[in-house]
Amino acid sequence: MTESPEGLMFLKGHGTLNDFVILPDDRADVELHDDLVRALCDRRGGIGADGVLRIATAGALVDRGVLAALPDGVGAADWFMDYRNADGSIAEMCGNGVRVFAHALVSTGRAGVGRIAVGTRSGPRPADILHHDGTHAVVRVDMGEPVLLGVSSAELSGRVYAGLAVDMGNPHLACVVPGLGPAELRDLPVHEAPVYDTGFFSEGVNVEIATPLVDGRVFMRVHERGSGETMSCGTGIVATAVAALADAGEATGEVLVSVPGGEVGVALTDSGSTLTGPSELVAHGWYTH
Ligand SMILES: N[C@@H](CCC[C@H](N)C(=O)O)C(=O)O
Repeated sequence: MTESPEGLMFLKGHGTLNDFVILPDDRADVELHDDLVRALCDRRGGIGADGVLRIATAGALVDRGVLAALPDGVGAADWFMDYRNADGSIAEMCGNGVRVFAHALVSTGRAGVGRIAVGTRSGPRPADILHHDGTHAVVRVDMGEPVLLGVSSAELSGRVYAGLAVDMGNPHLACVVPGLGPAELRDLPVHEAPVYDTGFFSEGVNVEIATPLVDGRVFMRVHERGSGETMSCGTGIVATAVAALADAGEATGEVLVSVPGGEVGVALTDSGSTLTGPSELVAHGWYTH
């Protein structure tokens, strides 16, 4: 049951400190309007999170009019990650979210360990639970093929960065800064909303700032569309791996990406990409609204 006299049932989880309120709502009964999302994500008056992951079947979301149609490759009975940013806006994809979502499906008995078909607005993102002990999991997500859109630039907190525009289902500008080291990256201000080319990124953009690839590793920070600076961003991590490899003259390979919230592994092949990292479920309860 989703709603009861006690309120709205929720779980709280994160993937490398990119945190989410998870709403199990199989039949999409809850009217997930912007104000409710903002209230849930409010770090003082609400539960606090970078975004909301509603668990529902794809078919139920179509029946309720939340989705206009089933995305290609997503079946009506598939679990669908209905993702919202903290400001209430809808995003097509969330890489850390898929890991936490798949973990929550297993932990609530909605799926068994193994490969789980997760539907998103960008299409299917199959997730493999590699390890699971209730509150902790390690999950690998098939993130699909990154699409390179060209180069662009953005101003972030007073500095201008050039980067590679990468479509991961959602839009990214991944900026690998020559000569930037991890300590300087840590001190950079990235909290202000970016100023970007709205002709190029008509739907807004997530901006990543990263160090060049050294020994298979990069360090990254991110300013997310709709959520501000976050401690990690899975789609941004893959976009950054693509940009860092391109900067090193490569198109495929394995990259370990360090973000303020931890470490996540990316593998890029000729035909696609995977993201492997942790998920942690930290709380559950009732949201009284
Ligand atoms: N944190 C996410 C991305 C969430 C959506 C993003 N803010 C957008 O609006 O595109 C991730 O882990 O990928």
